[in-house]
This record gives sequence, C-alpha cells and structure tokens, in this order.
Amino acid sequence: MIRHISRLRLTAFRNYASAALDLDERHVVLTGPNGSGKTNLLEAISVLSPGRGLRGASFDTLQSQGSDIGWAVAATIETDDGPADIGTGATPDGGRRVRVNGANARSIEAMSDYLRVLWLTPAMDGLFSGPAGERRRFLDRLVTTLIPSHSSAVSDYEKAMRQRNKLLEDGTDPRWLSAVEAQMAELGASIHLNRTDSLAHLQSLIVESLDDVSFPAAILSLTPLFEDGAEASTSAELEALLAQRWHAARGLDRAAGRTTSGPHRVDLDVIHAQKHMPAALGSTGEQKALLIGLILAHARLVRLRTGIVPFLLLDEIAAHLDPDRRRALFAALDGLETQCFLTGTDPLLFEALEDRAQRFVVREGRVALD
Ligand SMILES: Nc1ncnc2c1ncn2[C@@H]1O[C@H](COP(=O)(O)OP(=O)(O)OP(=O)(O)O)[C@@H](O)[C@H]1O
Repeated sequence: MIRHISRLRLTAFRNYASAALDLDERHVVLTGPNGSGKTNLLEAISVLSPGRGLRGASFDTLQSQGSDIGWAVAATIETDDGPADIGTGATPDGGRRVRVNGANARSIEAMSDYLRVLWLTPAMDGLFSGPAGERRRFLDRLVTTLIPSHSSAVSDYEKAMRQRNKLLEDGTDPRWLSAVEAQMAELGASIHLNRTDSLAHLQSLIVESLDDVSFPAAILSLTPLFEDGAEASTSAELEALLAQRWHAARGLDRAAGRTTSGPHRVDLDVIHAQKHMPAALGSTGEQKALLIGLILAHARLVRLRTGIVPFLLLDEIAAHLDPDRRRALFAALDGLETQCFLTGTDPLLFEALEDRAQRFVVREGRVALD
C-alpha cells in the first residue's frame, strides 16, 4: 500500500468554513476558477509539516476572516502499520495545537513519523535569480523534509540572533552576549552541517541518476560560511569557530546593526548540470524544469533515507509545462509511489493522468468530487 492521506478535514481555514475530502491512494487533482481555494487546500496539507507552510504565512492569517473559533486541519494517514490521525490548528487566542492519535503532541515534529511534505508553487518561479533568503528557505525546507528538527533549529537560531543584535545595540553586559553567541554557535553548527550533509546526499543521488531522469539535473553547493574560507571539520570545531568569529566581530556588527556573518548569510548556488551554466540564466521553462528535477530527486532521497516518501504539493505546475514535459512529470510522479496533489484551472491539463488521479472541483471555498 502507498502511504496516503485518506481523509482531510479543514475547519475555519482560509476561505473554507469547513471541508472534508475522502481520498484513496491515487494522486489528487484540484481544479476550479482563480481564487476558489485550490492553493488553500494545499496550504492546509503543508501546515501538517514543520514550518509555516507553503505561503510562509503567519498562523494568525490562516483563520477564516469573520470567524473567531481558531482554525484546524486534520488528516488520517494510511500507513503499513495502520491509520494515524494527526491534526494541527490554533485556538482563538493564537495558541498552537498539535494532536497525534488522540493525544496532544509537544510539537509539529511529532507528525514527521507519519508524513513528510514537499511543494512547488508559482511563487518559487524566480527562486534561482531572486534573493538569497528565498534560496536558504528552500534549502531549509529540503533539509527539514529529511531532518524534521532542522526547522526549529533555524527558528531558534534566528531568535537568538535577534537577541544578539539587540544586546549589541543596548551595550548590555558582555557576558550575556557570550551566552547568546554560545547558543547561536551550537544551533548554527548543527544547521550548517545538516545543510552540507543533506546537499552532499542529494548531489550524489542526482549524479547517480543523471541518465534516467526526464528533468534536468542540478549541481548544488553552498557559498562559504566565512569570507576568508575558514572551515571546520567537526561539529565541535565549527561551534568553536562560530563563537570565536562572532566574539571578534562584535564591534563591526554593532556598527552594522546586525550579525554580519554566519549560517544566515550563506547562499545556495545552483548550476544547470547538462548546460554547465548558472540556473538563474536559464529560460523560465528551464528554471521550472530544473526545480521540478530537484524536488523529484529530493523526494527520492527522503524515501531512501527515511523510508517515507514525501507527499508532493504541485500548485499550478502542469499549466506551465509543454505536453511532453507534462507527461514526463506525471510518469515521474507515478514512479515515486506517493500521493501527489496537483492544482490547475483547466481539467484538460490532467487528462494524461487518466484514472491515476481522483478529481475534485473547488468553488468558493467548497470542494466536491468531479
Ligand atoms: N483568512 C482567510 N479567510 C477567508 N478567505 C481567505 C483567507 N485567506 C485567503 N482567503 C481567500 O482565499 C482565496 C484564495 O484562495 P486560493 O489562493 O486557494 O485560490 P486558488 O484557487 O489557488 O486560485 P488561483 O487559481 O488564482 O491560484 C481568495 O479569495 C482569498 O481572498
């Protein structure tokens, strides 16, 4: 059996007062007019994984306008060990809830035993040429799909860094700064190593399967952590190096009003492997194909290393592919053996999926079997 979502329920989520979908293990195609709620449904699935979902939205925007009951998303996941009930949401005062099999869970990471999620959305179209922060967030999402604790490490690191910047500005007792820098160094070392390890595994899998993929392959690397190229070979050495560099940079960083070096500054370099050229120079279609290739390779990597194939959320991807590429995408999705959720305004785009998909029509926050 393919691990799949058999039931998805939304309550007061975006433009859905309530909705329930019963699903089998086939792909799920959602069609409907602009603004009807297709992306919102994908977003609901994405918030079942660590982080802020596929729009990176703050959770207080998820509650339906005009509602004051909080919001909730619940899913039943069919696994080889039987069904699992998971859910998340927020109470009206904004408190986060996570439930796994009828019990409260401490964090959303608890759901990672049952599902991993990867997505592609139109907002990622300019990923290779846009700001470095977008590429870091993309990379961190890939890493989180592999190592669920990565997401909270990144947000804890960012929180500590904001605290450091404030302490620098306030000119507080330097012992406080040392304590915060030590915390940042521990988190920063783990973040950097998670990123480099994940990229190395992804790259070797991409190289191994170079000949049998229908989408272009990428060569991935991280820009250096420090401008002078300083490196460390163990986690403890990296932690010490980060703490030492931040200590030495206090004057510079105070003047700059921010922490000028560290894992929050690295960038993901992407080269189109077959064309030997930076991904950012490719045409829109080439960049999209490269991104699809990356997501597909990463989904295979997650399956290999965790035994769980991520669910794929593909928002308006089919519309931007020519018919051959679309068929290649559908074949690749079938090969992954996972449930994929695809959206588009035109049902004809998904004809080639034949009976390998369940089809739903979305209209004004209501979803029904086609
Ligand atoms: N918190 C909210 N409460 C109520 N409605 C919301 C909320 N947030 C967004 N919406 C509405 O949800 C709709 C957008 O839904 P969504 O992005 O899922 O559309 P879509 O079907 O994917 O459309 P498109 O084809 O244009 O991408 C908009 O009408 C927007 O106003």
